[in-house]
Parts: sequence; structure tokens; C-alpha cells
Amino acid sequence: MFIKVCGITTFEQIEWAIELGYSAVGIVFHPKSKRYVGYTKGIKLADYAKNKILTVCVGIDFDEVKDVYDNFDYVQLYNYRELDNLIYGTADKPDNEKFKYLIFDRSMGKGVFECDYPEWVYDYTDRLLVSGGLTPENVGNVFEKIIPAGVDVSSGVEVDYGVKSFEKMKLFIEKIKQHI
Ligand SMILES: O=C(O)c1ccccc1N[C@@H]1O[C@H](COP(=O)(O)O)[C@@H](O)[C@H]1O
Repeated sequence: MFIKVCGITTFEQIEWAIELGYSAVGIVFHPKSKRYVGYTKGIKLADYAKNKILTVCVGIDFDEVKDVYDNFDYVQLYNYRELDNLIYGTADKPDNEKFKYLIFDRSMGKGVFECDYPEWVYDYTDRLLVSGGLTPENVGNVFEKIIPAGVDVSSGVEVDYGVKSFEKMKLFIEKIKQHI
């Protein structure tokens, strides 16, 4: 299972993700996000993680990541752009099928959890990432409804915006392992 922790802001958090067995770390380049790190720091974080854990740059529009996306394994966008390594974020049925992963996200970093999935989502389970308000406490509920290719968490393992908790990250991945 592909397990991504998003909104990473420090080298230490990358180390935690590696130690705990996460698949990927996400770094946010949407300038209005409270987890925005800026280009210089974002590239340093990506370089640090390179070849140790997969990296994802996150923006709403391609413009937000165009100067950095070459440094990352995947590009997560909410406005579609044709890219070989696209993780396409949407809450609506996609009208384009060319993406590596589809991330079903009604939250975009706001911690909104709703554990009901429209019928069309089940057509994409082999490349579906579920996200939106996931926490160690509620992630088990997801697997009662759907078995996706992966999950993505951000605010549910934080103590403040961009400040991840090792303990919460640990609990989150332990809960997932009980279900897969
Ligand atoms: O985290 C953000 O601030 C953000 C900003 C803009 C687009 C996406 C963002 N985050 C992504 O949203 C999911 C869900 O977040 P949460 O778990 O509900 O806090 C997160 O995993 C990021 O991929």
C-alpha cells in the first residue's frame, strides 16, 4: 500500500517517515497553504529525501510547482495537467484518465473527514489514494468502505500546521497495517 504523509516541513520529519515505513513524503508549494515551505527549502527537503523515500510536490495549479517539479518523483495537482508522474487530486469524477494516481480529496489540508465515497470512485481502486481528514482514529473506517491503492495524511498527524508528531505518524501507520 502507498502511504503518503503530506505537508512535511523539516528533515527530521523525513527521517521519521523513512523510519516508520511510509512510502512517500509530500511538500506543499501552494502559497496560501499554512504548510508552504517556499522553493529553496522545498528543494533542500526533496534533495535530502532523494533515493530514501519517494517525494511528491503538491500544488493546486502546475504554475505553483513548475520551478521545482523536476526535483520530485511525483507531482500532485488539483487542476489537471498532463504529466507522466501526475497524482491528480479531485473530489469529482475525472474527465481525463491519464494519471499515475487519483487522489480523492475533499479536504486539501483542512482536515475534513467524510467516509462515504461516490460510486465512480470504486472504478479506480487500483490507482486510488484516499485522503481528507484521515487520523489514526478514523483511518480504519476507510478500509471498511473501500480498499484503495493508498492513503494520504496531513493534518491528522500534526500538532500544529506543518508540525508533525512522531507518535501520531507511528499510530497512523500501525492502524493501517492492522487492515492490510
Ligand atoms: O496541506 C495543504 O495545505 C494543502 C494545500 C493545498 C492542496 C493540498 C493540500 N494538502 C493535501 O490535502 C490532503 C488532505 O489533507 P488533510 O489530511 O485533510 O489535512 C493532504 O494529504 C495533502 O495531500
